[in-house]
Amino acid sequence: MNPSNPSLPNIRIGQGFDVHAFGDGDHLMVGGVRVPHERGVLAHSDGDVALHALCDAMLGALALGDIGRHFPPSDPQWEGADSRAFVRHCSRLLAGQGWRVGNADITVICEKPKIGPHAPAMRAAIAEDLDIALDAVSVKATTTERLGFAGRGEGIAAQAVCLLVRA
Ligand SMILES: Nc1ccn([C@@H]2O[C@H](COP(=O)(O)O)[C@@H](O)[C@H]2O)c(=O)n1
Ligand SMILES: C[C@@]1(CO)OP(=O)(O)OP(=O)(O)OC[C@H]1O
Repeated sequence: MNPSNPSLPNIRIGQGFDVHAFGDGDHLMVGGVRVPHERGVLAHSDGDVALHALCDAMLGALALGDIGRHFPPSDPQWEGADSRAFVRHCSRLLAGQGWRVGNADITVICEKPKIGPHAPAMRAAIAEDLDIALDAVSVKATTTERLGFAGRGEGIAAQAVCLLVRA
């Protein structure tokens, strides 16, 4: 039973999804890790799709809106921002309401670059920012078999799901 609202359970679930188009550049930020690539992304912040999807999952679990509400693209303070700061901010928001992330699972969707070799570092960064165990954070990747915008190499996407438990 949820003490603040008996009609709600003591666990919550959230999901998030984000896309960024590729642009000029020589690296991507994904899961808080710098990944060398022949393209960059077009974004207001550092354009980290994995962390943006995770933030939306965390916010969604408590019906707190979305990343654009908390970090408006019109606000110059977020220009070039490190998306790890967004994750830490969302984590503090949850903690303020008595919740923490129980586990999170992220899927990065792109034809290139290969995400697998960087996944351990991404998991470590996310676990550190959420202050949870490494085995509570999963980062996976898939291509779209050359179909659609990701398959044509036009951009990168990520989806995330997270479970919240009482802190
Ligand atoms: N950007 C990516 C895409 C895929 N992987 C890894 O390759 C495996 C096979 O991908 P398919 O899309 O052909 O199923 C996938 O399971 C990942 O392990 C990757 O590292 N980076
Ligand atoms: C992260 C923010 C920050 O201004 O901008 P972008 O980096 O463009 O990323 P997006 O996924 O479009 O989310 C909106 C904004 O909150």
